[in-house]
Amino acid sequence: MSVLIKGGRVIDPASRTDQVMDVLVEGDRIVRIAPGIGQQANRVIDARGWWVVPGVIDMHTHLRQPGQEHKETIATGTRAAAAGGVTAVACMPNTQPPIDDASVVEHVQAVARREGVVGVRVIGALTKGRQGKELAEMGEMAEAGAVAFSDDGDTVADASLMRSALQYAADLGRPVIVHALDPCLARGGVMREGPVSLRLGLPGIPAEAESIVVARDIALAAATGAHLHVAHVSTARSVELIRQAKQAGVRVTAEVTPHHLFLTEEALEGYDASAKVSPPLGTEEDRQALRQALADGIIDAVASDHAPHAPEEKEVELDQAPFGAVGLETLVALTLGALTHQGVLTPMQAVRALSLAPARILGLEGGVLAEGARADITLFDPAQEWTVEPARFRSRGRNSPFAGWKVQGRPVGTVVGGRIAMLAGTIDDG
Ligand SMILES: NC(=O)N[C@@H](CC(=O)O)C(=O)O
Ligand SMILES: [Zn+2]
Ligand SMILES: [Zn+2]
Repeated sequence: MSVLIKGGRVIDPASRTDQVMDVLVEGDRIVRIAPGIGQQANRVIDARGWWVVPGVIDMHTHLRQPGQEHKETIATGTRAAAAGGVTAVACMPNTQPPIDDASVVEHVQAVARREGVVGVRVIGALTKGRQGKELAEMGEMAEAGAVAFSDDGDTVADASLMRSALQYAADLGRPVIVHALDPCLARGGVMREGPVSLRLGLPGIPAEAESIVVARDIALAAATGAHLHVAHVSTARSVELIRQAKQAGVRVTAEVTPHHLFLTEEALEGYDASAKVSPPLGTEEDRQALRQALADGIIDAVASDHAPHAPEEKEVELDQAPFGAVGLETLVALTLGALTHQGVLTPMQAVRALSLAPARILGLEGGVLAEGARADITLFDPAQEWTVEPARFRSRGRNSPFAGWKVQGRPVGTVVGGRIAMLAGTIDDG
């Protein structure tokens, strides 16, 4: 099987390429990148006007399998990824049971091979049962294929345990991904604490709930030499701490979600449960700091934190609703489209944040367009205008805070290991 992608704008941050060229794929590899390739191929894709970029890796996805298949499955979540221009996801371990030993890691990988349409890499839990009491079998999970460790959804409250986790992870050469939210400060909160939460009469979570954990874990990363990755950064203060840590040479990386880049606490005005996310949406000052940090490279990656919930779970009183928003089908459009159209990022920076940065952070093959590289490719039409309609999502989740948004720029092709998983919105289940 060969695929020739003709006449697209090839953007590859690793080689600093930004040029109209053809890309020839044979089997699961890119074999040639050059202008005007004359060769025949089984499939020819006319990519004129489109961007041809290294396959987008969503380093923070909740696939909900095993155990919460009414929210999402590996089959539906990976189809949502393909529809959204995402060629690989890293899935979080807060499933039921949690992904906290090698057998569950292997189970998820096996289901993904059988039922998935994009790549799936597994993040193992840091602690047994995600209980924050004792370390999970990190070594065995790493051997089984876990690419990183996280108790995402919860913060490890015990600093001593967190230090041990970082030490083990450093020995294994894997990052620890922290969901930074002090459990005591955050308890009972629904949204960011401040004038808006007061006005709406909703219990608040102070910004310090995040930044004190970020400060603690940076200190522990510095002491252990481990690689700390801060998930879904949401406050200006955390950004400052990460900036200082990077300047001091600490091994820290960070990601931000599109919802924290585009929305603020004001999104809760209408008591919309889709805007109830963890960590909560921040102030306009936070939002501007996050945008600036991404442009400066202080924040490395954009990730969806795709957190699907069943409609009936979200359609309750706001304080009863679970935290989380879906994001796989808006991640690429908002990052490659809206952020570049608004002048926040250059196309090169946006591509880096979605592909090269996550590949490097998680130590994955991918994130590059080069001869000999694996053919994971995202095709993006920067001009196409469309409206976000959750009812049309491939995901089982409908909980998007971007419902009704008009967006310019849309993923139009998802090539996974040389296989066309999505083209012009049509998913190939093959
Ligand atoms: N982000 C969320 O609001 N929710 C996530 C958990 C998490 O990422 O912390 C979920 O699993 O639903
Ligand atoms: Zn989280
Ligand atoms: Zn998450």
